[in-house]
Amino acid sequence: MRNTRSDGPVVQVEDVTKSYSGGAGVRALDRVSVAFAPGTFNAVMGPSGSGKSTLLQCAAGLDKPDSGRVTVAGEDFTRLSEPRLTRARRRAVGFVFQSYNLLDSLSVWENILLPQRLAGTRPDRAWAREVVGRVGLSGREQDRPAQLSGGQRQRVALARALAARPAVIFADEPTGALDLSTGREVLALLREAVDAFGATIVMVTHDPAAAAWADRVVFLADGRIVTELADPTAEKVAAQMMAVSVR
Ligand SMILES: Nc1ncnc2c1ncn2[C@@H]1O[C@H](COP(=O)(O)OP(=O)(O)OP(=O)(O)O)[C@@H](O)[C@H]1O
Repeated sequence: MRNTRSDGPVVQVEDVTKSYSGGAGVRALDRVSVAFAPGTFNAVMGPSGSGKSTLLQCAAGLDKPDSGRVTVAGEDFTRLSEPRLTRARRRAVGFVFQSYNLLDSLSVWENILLPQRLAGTRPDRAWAREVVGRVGLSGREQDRPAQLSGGQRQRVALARALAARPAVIFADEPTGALDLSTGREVLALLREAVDAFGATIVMVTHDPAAAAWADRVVFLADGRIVTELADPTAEKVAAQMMAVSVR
């Protein structure tokens, strides 16, 4: 995995505020600062509407904050024009979504190489093959996503993210559509990506058991980071969620 140029964080969110107009006007993020270090697995939790998705969108360069700064792999995403931001995001960021977001018209292998093609980089096929093996998809390369189970599709999405060697992978409820044991397999692969490949992962989840796979859990409430846990267990995360939810 590619890390940042220095030992500093891969992702730095500084004093980010984001509001949505309409209705009463919602402040989804209220002066949020958080950093994600290279080679770490981070979970973001919080009650519904606390700002988790907005934080992920802003940190990943999918949305622009109203104020504050987002730096990813040494690049200030908040100062880039839209086309440059798109290019920078394609170079530096990988995504895993709850709904897989695979293209059914492409094979598994083509899906996995697609982000590199879009980024205009020459796909590293040897690395992609290794990743495909690691996630247990060897032999399925020519299948279409529609021929695969949910768990297998999420493995494709993870392989797609890893194959491009992004500085950071953002995962939005990656196990949300999976049954318990399939979800655990995907979480184990995310964990392995960090431990074996040095990937940096930021995962939004509602599930304390999922968050317990992370090195660190950041808790949001009402658009603010209210606390965090290092070396979480499912019990500690659940207790903290209770405390955050009754605030
Ligand atoms: N596109 C939008 N337009 C208007 N309001 C929005 C929009 N997106 C989010 N919001 C509001 O911003 C706040 C934060 O939403 P966000 O989706 O970031 O929270 P969340 O913690 O991810 O919630 P959930 O767990 O339900 O997915 C909420 O009050 C939400 O209603």
